[in-house]
Amino acid sequence: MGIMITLSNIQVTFDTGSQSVTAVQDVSLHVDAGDVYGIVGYSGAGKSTLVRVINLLQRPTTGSVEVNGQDLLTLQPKELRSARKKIGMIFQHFNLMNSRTIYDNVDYPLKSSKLSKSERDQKVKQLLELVGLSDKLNAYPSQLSGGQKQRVAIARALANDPEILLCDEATSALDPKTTLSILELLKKLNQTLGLTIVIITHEMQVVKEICNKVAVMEAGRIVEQGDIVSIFSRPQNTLTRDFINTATHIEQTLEKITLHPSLVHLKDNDMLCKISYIGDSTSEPVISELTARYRVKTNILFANVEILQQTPIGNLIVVLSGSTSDLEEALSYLQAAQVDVEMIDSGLLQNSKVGEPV
Ligand SMILES: Nc1ncnc2c1ncn2[C@@H]1O[C@H](COP(=O)(O)OP(=O)(O)OP(=O)(O)O)[C@@H](O)[C@H]1O
Repeated sequence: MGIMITLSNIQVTFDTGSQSVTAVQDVSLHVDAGDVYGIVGYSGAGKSTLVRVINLLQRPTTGSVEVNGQDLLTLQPKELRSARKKIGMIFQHFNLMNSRTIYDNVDYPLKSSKLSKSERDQKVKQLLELVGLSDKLNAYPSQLSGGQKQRVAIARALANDPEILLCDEATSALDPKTTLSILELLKKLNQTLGLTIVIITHEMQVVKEICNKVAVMEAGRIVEQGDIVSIFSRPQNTLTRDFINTATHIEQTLEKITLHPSLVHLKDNDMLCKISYIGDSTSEPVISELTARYRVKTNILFANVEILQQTPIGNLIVVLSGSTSDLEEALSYLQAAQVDVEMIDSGLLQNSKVGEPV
């Protein structure tokens, strides 16, 4: 699989008369053919500006943009127009033409194609079938739901058989169930057409559902990027952790437990731990081994398993109880099994605080 998009040292500065705003700063990334690449960040992080650089809707102030082997910034207007046809785009508010039928909306980008009238007709019908809207040819956008409108926008974006689809907050205006159905459709297009997809979103849930790679943006810069399994299992940046937490709730649960110690009263030989594992080591055998082999009792307070790219990532919050030596042996067993254990609190620590002078 080759590289589809390479952005190198992109900077975008807007001059608004009195002051200038740098929306994107020194961003470099590459997207392989067939990737579903997520860019997450809060509002104002620079995501929209960055994604618009990929098809030069926004020209960068400095940096280079290479798409499918072509340096877009050096192309003549005509070459750029044809390069852009290979990059489809969809938006949060769909951007359909409201005075035209669904059929005409999808047909519109084909007007400049070399297809005959009947080939065009066939193409429009095929595209609407692909997105599941064959029965809406003659409807108008106002007669469709948000999810259906986004399907029309997807069909329109695919009219010129693009290699890349850019999605700018494409599901942000949709309810969770409709969001999932649009993500399913995008996943299908990625798998069946080999379409490379770049998705910008403020929702980690979206990234978790569909992306194989992710970049996290803050104040115009990419603060962390990588494959989804590594990012979810070992996030380095605090912002990345925040985003992941919105999708897994592990940190919130830990906070609740530590802020309200009465939820878990730890005895001297108890340890409150966060246990994380990736891939094959599943929680059940690990936990039962602790009891069977090491006489360590386990009380699971919280468990969450995510399946990302067919890889399970598990997080448990658990109280381990046993003698000091049994606990030590159990911990080295977990370490050997590639299971991460983070001690959050222990009975000894908690109880030694009781009676401390204030
Ligand atoms: N045309 C423009 N002129 C001046 N400033 C702009 C322009 N476009 C964007 N900006 C500024 O650049 C910064 C990044 O905006 P951008 O829309 O790329 O962020 P975002 O992460 O996509 O956020 P949102 O999801 O809210 O759109 C913001 O401070 C914004 O005000």
